[in-house]
Amino acid sequence: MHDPVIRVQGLSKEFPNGTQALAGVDLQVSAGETVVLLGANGSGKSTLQKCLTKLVRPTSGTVEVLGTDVCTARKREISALRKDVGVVFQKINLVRELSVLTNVIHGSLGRVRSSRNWFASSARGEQREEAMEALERVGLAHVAGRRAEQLSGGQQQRVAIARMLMQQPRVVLADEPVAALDPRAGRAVMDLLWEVTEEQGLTMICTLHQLGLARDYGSRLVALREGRIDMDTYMSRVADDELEGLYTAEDEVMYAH
Ligand SMILES: Nc1ncnc2c1ncn2[C@@H]1O[C@H](COP(=O)(O)OP(=O)(O)OP(=O)(O)O)[C@@H](O)[C@H]1O
Repeated sequence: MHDPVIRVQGLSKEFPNGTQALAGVDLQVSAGETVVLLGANGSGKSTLQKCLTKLVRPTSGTVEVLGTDVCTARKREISALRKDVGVVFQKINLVRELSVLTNVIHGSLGRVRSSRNWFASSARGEQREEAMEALERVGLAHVAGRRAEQLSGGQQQRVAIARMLMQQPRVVLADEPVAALDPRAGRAVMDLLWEVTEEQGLTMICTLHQLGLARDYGSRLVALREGRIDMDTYMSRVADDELEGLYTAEDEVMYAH
């Protein structure tokens, strides 16, 4: 088996207001593996993802991503790590008034050594070509010249994926990437995300709320409940009622109080 690309041990996070978002999480993810992360609202999914690139600083435990010890790493090492980690969020953060192509080209900014190099015309030509290829990959080369705001939500999310490809990441963290999309657009985006991560052998953790999608796309399921790992297994081994139980059981507890 591959060495783990993500290795989390005893990870806890207590926010200054006293909220215990994570309470002793252990998780290892191997190279090329895709993990679907499930759990009710507030169970700690986003916090866990954010701890992987130090957007949130853990209270205790260890986090190692692509060989970087995230908790002890200096700023420079964290910046280097973030270049290897592509992120896709529910909220699509394209620059609305810029063209689709320019948005995608921006994905290469972190990769090119200095912004001066990045603005050199030869580099710009290369980036442009690469960005067109990425747009072709996501099926949107024909709208390259349009302003991002003119695209539908599903198209914008595909552009965000093309931009992420320009970054040439090794790990992808997707936090509810289709929550804002209708079922058809959502499925198209999930298909694309799965295809590109598989093609490129990327390691991915993807948070989803739609159980149907989780079932179709996840081979490994990790579920969180109140900051702890509740389930870590192959999706094929989980019955439908167990999947639903990840949400309903907590509701019942809530309503009982
Ligand atoms: N910056 C913060 N300060 C205080 N509490 C926070 C902060 N960020 C998150 N929390 C709390 O930590 C807990 C876990 O939040 P988190 O966003 O990780 O959950 P989640 O599983 O991603 O939820 P959702 O499905 O709603 O996105 C919640 O109780 C949340 O209110």
